[in-house]
Amino acid sequence: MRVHSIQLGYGDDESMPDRIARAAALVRQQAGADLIVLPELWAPGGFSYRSWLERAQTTAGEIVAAIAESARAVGAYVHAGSIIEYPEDAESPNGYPSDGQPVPDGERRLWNTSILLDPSGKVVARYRKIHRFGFGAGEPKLLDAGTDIVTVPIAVDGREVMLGLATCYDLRFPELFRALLDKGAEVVIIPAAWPAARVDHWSLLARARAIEDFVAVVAVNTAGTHSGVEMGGHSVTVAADGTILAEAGPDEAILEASIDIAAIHARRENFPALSDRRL
Ligand SMILES: NC(=O)CCC(=O)C(=O)O
Repeated sequence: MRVHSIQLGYGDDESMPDRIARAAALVRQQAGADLIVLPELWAPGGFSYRSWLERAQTTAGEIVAAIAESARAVGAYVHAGSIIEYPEDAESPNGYPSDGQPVPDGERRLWNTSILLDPSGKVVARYRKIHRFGFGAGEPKLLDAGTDIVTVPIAVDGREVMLGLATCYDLRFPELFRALLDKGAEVVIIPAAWPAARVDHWSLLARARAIEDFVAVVAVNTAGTHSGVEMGGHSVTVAADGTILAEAGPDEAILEASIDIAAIHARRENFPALSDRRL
């Protein structure tokens, strides 16, 4: 399976419409990929908390529509990264009350939601980030937590490949990855806005999750500096035996890697840790 990761770099000087147009053009340029992956919250800004409400959209909004058009043009599955999502049955996002009173956790109806599109541009999976990042502020104060563990099959070269979905801070919670494995995941996709300050954790944990869960990992981070936070880059694609297939530096980059799905199953058969589990 040929995977292209778009490690998008951006700063506060780029408007959201300009960034959407730029990302959509980059997706369209990825001919030959089976799957193209964008980072977490690349359009609203991963750490641009103050702009999230005005930049929130439904999964039918302009961010997803632009990337869906590019998916159709390039004829590939596209993981559109994530958006600040409000549900289609709401007239507008309600996460920030006009009276200044905080909306209780669980009633905000705003999520950090990642989206998978098929080559026709149809939304085939939606994952709402379960573990919210922010030291008690940021995501835990502004967003609701997702509750569903999401796997989704895609068709590649005449066979089905089961993707598992996770987002950024989720990488620190190994039980989620075990649950994805137990739901059949072969490849886990992790869009992120992970700061440079902790990028050594990012690289190590991406590789650890691949090795311990016998899954390939496609971890796609953000570059540049926005809202005063320098992003770490270093997106990485890891095989199920921990081999690094492709790795970016700190700046905007496109990574291309080929994941051998048969090798994932050979690894599971040849090294018995999964059958040695004691629950
Ligand atoms: N956007 C995030 O989830 C950031 C996670 C992070 O910085 C960390 O886990 O460290």
